[in-house]
Amino acid sequence: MSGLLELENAHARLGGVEILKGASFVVRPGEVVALCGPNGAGKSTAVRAALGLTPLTQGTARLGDHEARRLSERQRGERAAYLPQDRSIAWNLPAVEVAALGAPFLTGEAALERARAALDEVGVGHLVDRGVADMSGGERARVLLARALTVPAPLLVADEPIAGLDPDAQLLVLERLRARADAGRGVLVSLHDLSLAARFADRVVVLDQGRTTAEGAPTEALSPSILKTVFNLDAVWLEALDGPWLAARRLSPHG
Ligand SMILES: Nc1ncnc2c1ncn2[C@@H]1O[C@H](COP(=O)(O)OP(=O)(O)OP(=O)(O)O)[C@@H](O)[C@H]1O
Repeated sequence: MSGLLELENAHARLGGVEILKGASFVVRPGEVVALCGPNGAGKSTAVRAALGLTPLTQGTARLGDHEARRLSERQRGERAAYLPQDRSIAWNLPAVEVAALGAPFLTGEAALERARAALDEVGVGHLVDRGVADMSGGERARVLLARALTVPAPLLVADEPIAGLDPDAQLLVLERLRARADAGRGVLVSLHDLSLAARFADRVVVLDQGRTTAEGAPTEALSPSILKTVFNLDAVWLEALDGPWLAARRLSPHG
């Protein structure tokens, strides 16, 4: 099946430095793909490159049948919902109006109704009328996720969607993303929690120093040797009640 999003051998520079040096992944309908890697590995840059937001010096980024950079912003917005890592919102608008921004193709009450449902889905239905500047960080993060869930696109890309959320909310959010994939959408999600990545993703892509270094079923991609060389972990996978669980300790101090 062809990909909703495909990054192939991507190279990209930021501030004169080569940040991506061979990043590749594909997201197909019906699957959750987790992008994992240490801080600074290039996950956010790869996500932005895949969506056509960062230009490539080599390689290709495609959204469906089209090269991402050749699509207009609107066309990209129709193909992909995107939750960036940066959770700032400039205007102190009510949550329901912020979430409704994800439904620009709907108007008035229809957009607000979809926004209310999405806020409910991520557990902040009681905050619909609250200004987003008057919320905790985790509540605001959920509002932005609701906005992404409101977008009627076949692909959902979420950059660290569970950062700063409590354990219950982390599971709730990943369940919602999993449900989107089970309903036929493609989901790309960057995650630092490797156990949750293994539990919710169909495939894991490991990025290290701007390169894809492993890709496959979660516990295969996150093999003991990758956990050691990329993540600096001495780790084994245990079979827990709800799926694989990583028991890990640091291998050695960095630097
Ligand atoms: N504008 C910039 N100029 C130069 N280097 C940059 C710029 N933006 C990011 N970088 C560098 O690019 C590298 C990749 O950053 P990126 O945000 O893609 O990593 P990441 O894997 O998402 O990290 P994290 O897990 O910490 O969010 C980092 O080393 C970062 O310092």
